[in-house]
Amino acid sequence: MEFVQFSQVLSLISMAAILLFMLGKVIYSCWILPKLRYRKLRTNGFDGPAPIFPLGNINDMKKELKKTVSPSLSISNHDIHSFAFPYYARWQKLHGNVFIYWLGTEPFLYIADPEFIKKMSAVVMGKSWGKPRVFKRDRDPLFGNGLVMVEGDKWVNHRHVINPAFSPASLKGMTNLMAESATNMLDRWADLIYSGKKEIEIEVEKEITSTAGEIIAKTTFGINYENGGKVFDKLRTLQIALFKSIRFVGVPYGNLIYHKEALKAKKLGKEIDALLVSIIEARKKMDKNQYSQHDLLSLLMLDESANGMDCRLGKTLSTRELVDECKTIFIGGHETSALALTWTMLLLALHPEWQTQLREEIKQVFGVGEIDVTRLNALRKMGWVMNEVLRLYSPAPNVQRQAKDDIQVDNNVVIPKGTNIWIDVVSMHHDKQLWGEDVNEFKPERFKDDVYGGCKHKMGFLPFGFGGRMCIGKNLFLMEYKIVLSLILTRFSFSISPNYKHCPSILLSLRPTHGLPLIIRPL
Ligand code: HEM
Repeated sequence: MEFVQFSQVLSLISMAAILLFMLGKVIYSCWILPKLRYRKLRTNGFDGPAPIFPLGNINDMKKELKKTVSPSLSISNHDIHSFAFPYYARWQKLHGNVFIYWLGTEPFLYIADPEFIKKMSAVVMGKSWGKPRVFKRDRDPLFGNGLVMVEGDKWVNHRHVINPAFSPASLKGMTNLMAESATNMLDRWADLIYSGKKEIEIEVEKEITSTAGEIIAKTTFGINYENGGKVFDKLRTLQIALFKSIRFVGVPYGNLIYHKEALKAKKLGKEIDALLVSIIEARKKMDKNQYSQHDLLSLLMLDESANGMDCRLGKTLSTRELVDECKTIFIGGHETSALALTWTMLLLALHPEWQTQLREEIKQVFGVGEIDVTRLNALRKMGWVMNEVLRLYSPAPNVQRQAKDDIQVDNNVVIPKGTNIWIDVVSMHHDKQLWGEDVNEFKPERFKDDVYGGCKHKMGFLPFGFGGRMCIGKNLFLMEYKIVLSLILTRFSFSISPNYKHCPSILLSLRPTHGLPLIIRPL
């Protein structure tokens, strides 16, 4: 009897010890560690809005959003920073272009200063950048350990294996797939305008997003849209569930608030992984001649000798790594490209004179025949339009990094190891000091003689990020953009629908909240 009581007391004591240990751990990581970091950041000269435990500045952000959420902007107002990111705009006024704010118990160094970015990137190489731990955890079902999130030597290795798949020679083989998908979309539009009707309203964002999804499904997995559609639909649902569940990013146990969405995201992530594994395994069993050599997956699965790659660093990717890279390329490649094309359609609808100019250029470059992909570079004006759209409505509105070691920026400024970094690209792209008084006007000609669009600082225009971690898919996007836009412009003209509400907002990327209805007319 006595022995039973003694063992019960012992187990109670050990349970209490475990609970105390866990509590201590929570207090250390959620309270003491952030306090220490805060002090360190302040002693390094960084200021910012005072955080309140455990939400940091999340409530301030919500309040600021509520204040400014008028239903929409005037249609020709491209001054979107204070509309989509009112909290940053307010803090900038109070604390300048570099300050600290807090998502939960995680400090973020906010930067909208190109000179500061230049100094930082001069001392940190691609491989030495980290990615914010909170995002790695929360966005795991979406990206896993794919290129966007992977760090250090592993990042070098993955980038090394993936780079050749994005070379001009590899991309050239994908152009027919792009033209085919875009033509399917335009045939659908033509069918909708049945005889007698001169014009029709089309929800262009939806159309372009699904076409970009089809293009990336074909170029990534080499599969038709019906099969790729399963992965695509699940990834999209996953993205929405994830966005809800990460509203309390950085707040200790914040995902419990939206636990249903977090669980749903996890489940979807697993289903997508299983689908991709089956696609990869089926591909492995195929005779190499059976499948197209032109999709990214086949290029990533080639062994290194066949790929003509330098083997010093690397190895081929495992199935797990291939799954994560497929998801990463799919998400990174489809959404941003679709949004860039969508915002382009909006701006061209507002500026029919640019539709005319681009149509003339397309005719000059290709004549009346088919698009010659070797001549895409000759579409110079289209390139200016593209840059101007990426400047005004950057689909990737921010770049996120983490300091893996102390970063000495100036003699007396150090970014302490572990600090998350949030670069506000939209703010820099809309900064009068960098671009001049006409910063919020659509003026593609500013890129006529200058790839930086006349920006006073070369790091002030960063639609694809910077340094070694710059977007790997830039060339694929340039090709897709010019092919799809040329095909649209040669068949249709378009103007704004009275049903359009101008309300750019953020759901991981910068998107038109209520879609983009346009009035489409055949030429
Ligand atoms: C309008 C089109 C696009 C925009 C605006 C865009 C923007 C960006 C940005 C800002 C980054 C972060 C760079 C940094 O940290 O400095 C990035 C990285 C990346 N993007 Fe894109 N992107 C676009 C298209 C694409 C496409 C078409 C693909 C793939 C098919 C792609 C795949 C990736 C990947 C894998 C990374 C991670 C690179 C690394 O960390 O090494 N992106 N992109």
